[in-house]
Amino acid sequence: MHDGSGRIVVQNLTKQFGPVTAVQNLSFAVEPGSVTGFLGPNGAGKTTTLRMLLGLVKPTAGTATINGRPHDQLGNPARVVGSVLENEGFHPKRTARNHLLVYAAAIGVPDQRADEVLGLVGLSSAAHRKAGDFSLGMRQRLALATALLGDPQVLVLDEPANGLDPEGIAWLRTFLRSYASGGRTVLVSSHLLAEVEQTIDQVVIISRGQTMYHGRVDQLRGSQQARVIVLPGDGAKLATALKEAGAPDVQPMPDGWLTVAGATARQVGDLALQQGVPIYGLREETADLEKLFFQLTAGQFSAQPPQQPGWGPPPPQQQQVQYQQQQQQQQQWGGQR
Ligand SMILES: Nc1ncnc2c1ncn2[C@@H]1O[C@H](COP(=O)(O)OP(=O)(O)OP(=O)(O)O)[C@@H](O)[C@H]1O
Repeated sequence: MHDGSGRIVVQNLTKQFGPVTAVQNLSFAVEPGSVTGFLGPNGAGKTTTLRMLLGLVKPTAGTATINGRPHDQLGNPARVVGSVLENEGFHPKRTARNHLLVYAAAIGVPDQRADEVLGLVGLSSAAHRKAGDFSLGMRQRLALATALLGDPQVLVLDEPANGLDPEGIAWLRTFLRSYASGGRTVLVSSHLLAEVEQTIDQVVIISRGQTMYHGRVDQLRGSQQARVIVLPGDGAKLATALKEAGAPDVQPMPDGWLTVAGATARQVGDLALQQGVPIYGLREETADLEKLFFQLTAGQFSAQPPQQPGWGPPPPQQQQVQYQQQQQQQQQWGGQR
């Protein structure tokens, strides 16, 4: 039987569809108690990976396990893992409740559980309406209710925000966070980082079937150094003063602006005042996670040969080191934000 840990472990997973390599030597682990985003552009291999994890596609090589076991060795899998994959169909003439009753019987849970999950996803008032009349958002909720029937320890959702309006996305965020905070495991795929950024703690970013980043979202944000953009009266004087004060990277831009990495607007402003350099413009640019996501996954559809050694961002450990170095640089200034 499985180990009950709630861990998802993907190790050296590869899937070849004829000449197409959908997933290539992918490895990552998802821990319980967190919501992990599984991010990548369209065609990156997310659905194929999730389908291998759920035992719907056979890997060409490698393993994907939940609780230390492949899906077909989980015993009663619906009790361990609930999933929502794209394009799941419902019988259009069947009511939401009847749909759930059919599934409840199939996995051996009492009928009462159908009413409970309808309540959990906010569909109680639509329990007796036909699924064929549901909006896309309601169908997403019904699919989630189906996944929850077995009260699973692990939830795997493929693009769950598709079709949800902003209110639905906010509801889903709260639901998934509270589900994970109870010690369960949640893995959510998306091709839009912005859509899930507020929901997830951890992120696995893939491109062309390979892992580009695996780690905490706040660390990813930290790896993007904040910059200050300043328009000084005397660029050369301020640049020299900034470098002497320990700013790691000061770059002139056209029209007399300077970009200053690793410093706050307050630090730059104070230094300019000390030096008697007038300032005509000053702003801080915060980390743009979406931009970083595009950088990490850039070129997926270009004609470049895939995956030269060393291509892509440094591994997470190295990113952690870079992050710490940036923090130290900022501390050298001794200023406050
Ligand atoms: N059954 C299949 N036969 C052949 N090629 C496939 C099959 N399933 C997926 N692929 C190919 O594998 C690659 C990865 O597809 P996959 O659907 O896993 O990506 P994805 O990241 O989920 O994309 P999306 O966000 O568009 O769903 C694509 O090039 C796709 O065309």
